[in-house]
This record gives sequence, structure tokens and C-alpha cells, in this order.
Amino acid sequence: MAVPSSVLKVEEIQGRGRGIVASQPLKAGQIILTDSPILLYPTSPFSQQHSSSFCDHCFKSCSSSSLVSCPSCHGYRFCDSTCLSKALNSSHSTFVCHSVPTSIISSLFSHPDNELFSLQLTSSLLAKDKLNAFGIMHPFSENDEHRSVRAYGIYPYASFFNHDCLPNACRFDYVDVNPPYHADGLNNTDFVIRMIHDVPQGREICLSYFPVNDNYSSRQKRLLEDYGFACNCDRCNVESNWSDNESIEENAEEDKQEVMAMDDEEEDEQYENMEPSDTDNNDFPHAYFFLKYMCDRTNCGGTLAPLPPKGDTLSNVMECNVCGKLKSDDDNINVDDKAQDGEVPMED
Ligand SMILES: C[S@@+](CC[C@H](N)C(=O)[O-])C[C@H]1O[C@@H](n2cnc3c(N)ncnc32)[C@H](O)[C@@H]1O
Repeated sequence: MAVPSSVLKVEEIQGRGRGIVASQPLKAGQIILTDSPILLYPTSPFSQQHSSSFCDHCFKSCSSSSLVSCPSCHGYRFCDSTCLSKALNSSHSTFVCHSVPTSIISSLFSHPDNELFSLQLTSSLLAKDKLNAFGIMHPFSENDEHRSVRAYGIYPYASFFNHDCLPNACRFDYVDVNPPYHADGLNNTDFVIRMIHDVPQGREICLSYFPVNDNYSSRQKRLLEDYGFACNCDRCNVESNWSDNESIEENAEEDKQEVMAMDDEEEDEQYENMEPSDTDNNDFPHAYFFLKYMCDRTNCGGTLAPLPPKGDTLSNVMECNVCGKLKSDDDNINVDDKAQDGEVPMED
């Protein structure tokens, strides 16, 4: 199996099954993969009388009053007549509309493998969803401590990424907003995977399967229960030696002065190109990661990655993959300023 990216390859990784490896050096902010769902389904597939205000085809947030109901079943609602007519030819075909159990398949975008799609395949994919499905979340709000999932999606290539508690890449989606850079042809439910920092050729590229600020024991519990493995990443190896009341924030605070005193080049040399074998028990750069790549907005917990480089020029603007906040090296940029330079409207 290959991924549609010239900079990545799929390899067997000892103890982890298949994983994705850089086939050339990768740069901070670089888009390494764009993936479309082969299947999207709402969180509560059997309760179509939902009070939520998102479209049952593209899952974009819309005001309840503007939603258009399916004229036949009245249970499904769409953002407008265009989405309704797209749905009638795909996710909400007559077959789906008239058969309640199969209405679980809420959105099926055109995909090269569509002809191979059967209910059997769908069922087996759904059965595997705990391991392979990605959540499309409700929009971020600082007042909402527990953001819920509005839909799940099966992304055939993104599901090859293994987990690391200090990831080197992260996933962005732009369900409700446009990306803050040119992204021709991107559907609103597509995922964009971008590098958080530089990595050399041959390094495994990992995502974090959940926000990186969870503590050691909850991460271990979640990975074991939901994904079936005990994580032995470098961060876990360090944190397994910490006392219960030691937190990442405390350690980050202790190391803050040291990190702040370095210039960017020194930081990159000291931390990002580190091999795990270069570190002894307690000096793996958690503090650095948290200071540089964690969003500081209340209840966000998102990860920051630079915007894609323009040619060889790296961006000094970081984007949060949860709340969308943009932050430059010097100060914060208002999210509304995204609409300026270089942004194009998303295609429907
Ligand atoms: C989304 S899949 C990733 C691709 C998977 N390795 C494969 O071969 O298809 C998630 C599964 O990969 C494995 N996995 C992911 N990250 C891992 C890690 N850090 N250590 C061990 N296994 C891991 C676990 O079996 C997990 O349930």
C-alpha cells in the first residue's frame, strides 16, 4: 500500500505494524498529505431528528433556520439546495433515504474506490472505527471544556500514521472555515497533515491521537483501551519516572528560562534534531515542545504548526489545529486577519 505523497513511504515498523516514514528531509509547515474521507457518518446515526445545526452531507455548521430538509424523509437536513442535490446523488440516495438502518452512511464523497463500496465493506469499516476513524469536532469555543464530535470519518491514508505523545506532524481540517493559505480543490471535510518541525529523511512521522496535554497515566489508559497498545515513546519513557504530582507544566516552567535564552538556531540544533539516544532519562525536550507548539488558549489543547513554507521561505506564523488561532514569533495575529494575503474560498 502506498500513500499519495512523493515525500512519504509506508514501512513496517517493529512493534507498531505499518507506519509512515519520511522519504526525504521534511520542513516545518510542509504539507505532507491531503486526504479525503471514503466514509463520513454522524455521531448519532440513528437519531436523525437531531437538534444540531450542521449539514448532513458536508457537516458544515449552518444556522438551523437555513437548513433545507429532505423533501422525502424530512429527517435529514442540508445547508442549502446545492448540498441537498449533491446528497441525493451520493450520501442520501433514494436507497439510503428509504432504508433507516443504512442511513448510518451519512456521507459518501466521490472516491476512486466507490464502485467497490458495499454494505459489507461499510460494516467492517464501521466495526474498526475505534482504531481508524477520525472525529470531526464541533466548532471550538473557549467556554466549552469538552468539545464533542459531530461526525466520524474514515480517511484511508491518514489512518497509516502511528501515534507519538510528542508528534512531529499534526492534522488540520477546515470544516467551517477556509485555510489561511491557498488550497485549491480542498473539500471542507478533507484533512491536511503538516509538519510541526523539520525532520530528517528516514524518520517516522507520527500524529498524536488526542490532545498532547494529557498526563502520562491517562494517555497510557486511553491508548491501551481505545487503540490496544502500551505506548513506549520517548516522552512516556521519561514521564514513567516522574512522581505522580509532577506535571508537564511544572517541568516546562523550570526549563522556560533556558529555552527563552536561546536563539532559534540554537533551539533547533539542541532539540529538534535530537535522537532519542542523545537524551538521558530526564532531559527530553517536553518543555520546549510545550512552549513552542502548544496553543495557550483556554480549553483548546491544540498543537501549533507553521503555515506552509512559500518556496524555500519558512513561515514564522504558527496555526493551531484546534481553534485556528494564528500566532507569529513576535505576537498574536487576529484570526480574522487570515482572510488577507493568499487565502482562497473553499470549493463546495
Ligand atoms: C491508525 S492505526 C496506525 C497504522 C497501523 N500501524 C497499521 O499497520 O495499520 C492505529 C494502530 O497502530 C498501532 N500503533 C499506533 N501507534 C503505535 C505506537 N506508538 N506503538 C505501538 N503501536 C502503535 C496500534 O495497533 C494502533 O491500534
